[in-house]
Amino acid sequence: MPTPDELRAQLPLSALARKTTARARRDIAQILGGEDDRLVVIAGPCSVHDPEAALDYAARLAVLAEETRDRLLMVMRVYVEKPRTRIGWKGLLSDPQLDGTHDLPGGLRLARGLMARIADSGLPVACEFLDPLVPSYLADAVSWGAIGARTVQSQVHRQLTSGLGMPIGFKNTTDGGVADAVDAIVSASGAHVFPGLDGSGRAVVTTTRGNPNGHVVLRGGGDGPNYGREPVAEALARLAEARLPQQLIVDASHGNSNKDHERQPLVITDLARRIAAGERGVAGVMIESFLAPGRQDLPLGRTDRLTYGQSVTDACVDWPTTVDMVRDLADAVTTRREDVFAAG
Ligand SMILES: O=C[C@H](O)[C@H](O)COP(=O)(O)O
Ligand SMILES: C=C(OP(=O)(O)O)C(=O)O
Repeated sequence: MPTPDELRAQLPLSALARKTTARARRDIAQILGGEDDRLVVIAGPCSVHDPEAALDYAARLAVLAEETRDRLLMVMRVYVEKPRTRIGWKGLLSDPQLDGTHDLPGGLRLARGLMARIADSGLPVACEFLDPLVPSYLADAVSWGAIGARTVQSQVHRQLTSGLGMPIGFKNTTDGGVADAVDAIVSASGAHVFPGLDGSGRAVVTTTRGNPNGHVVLRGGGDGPNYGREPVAEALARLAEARLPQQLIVDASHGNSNKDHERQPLVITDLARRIAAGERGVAGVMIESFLAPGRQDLPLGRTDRLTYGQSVTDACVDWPTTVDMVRDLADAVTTRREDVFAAG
């Protein structure tokens, strides 16, 4: 493995990529704090398996981000690590050649290079942090991070995020429980001391000061969706009880769509209607979206059989549907602003 310093020297972030990342981290924190009335929209494929298709998607998303930037802050999902329920392909970082050879150094280089290019195009990057060593290599390119439904209870991940510089969304657990995500926010907001890696690859004692921008991501679960008015109000009440800011993000995919990509637009339509009517607790949404609709199985070692721009993990909405969903959200923010203005 290269050391974090070596990888960063080989693939440095451009001045524009650094600026994009710093600005998006600040803007997301302000949206979550209620000082900016835009919505955060985190959109992109469930996983990146083909860097060319990811860059093709990023180029389109950058245009949509520019069109809606006065109402939305668009961030691209560049998910290179995948947590699996049992077994399966664990993402570009783990197996970049999609053939079971697990070229980890190559995967790290590909992942960092891709994130650096996307941030350099002015589009902020989002990812899930899974392996605790990986942020040393990638975190400077990331504007928003997730701790997933399968790791939100893990102390290792809570400690890790206590030292990261970007806002972190903690998903509710796969069974739908929100309490663990609230606990994770509190844990990650505190100072921790734990084993880590320095830039030269040495094991060191890591001391963190706490992450002030943790928040809940409602992704639905075993007991059904939780994007509706009532579950959102319940989650906000839990945050209030824990004396945390009452803002959260709703994931339109996963348990909120029962992994059926055709249900994601229904979730967004409902949220957009509520936001237009004045809803303030929902600070952002997540959409699993790619170029082609649905998903395909990944035949290891047979990339020639893959459909271009289609997910190899969870099903995604296609590009035209994404555009409609994003414009609906932007219109909802416009309506909410007009109503605030009319109310004086
Ligand atoms: O978001 C992606 C998946 O839902 C998650 O990685 C679990 O995938 P699996 O249940 O197909 O393993
Ligand atoms: C794995 C993901 O989500 P969750 O942790 O909610 O299953 C994801 O967003 O890719």
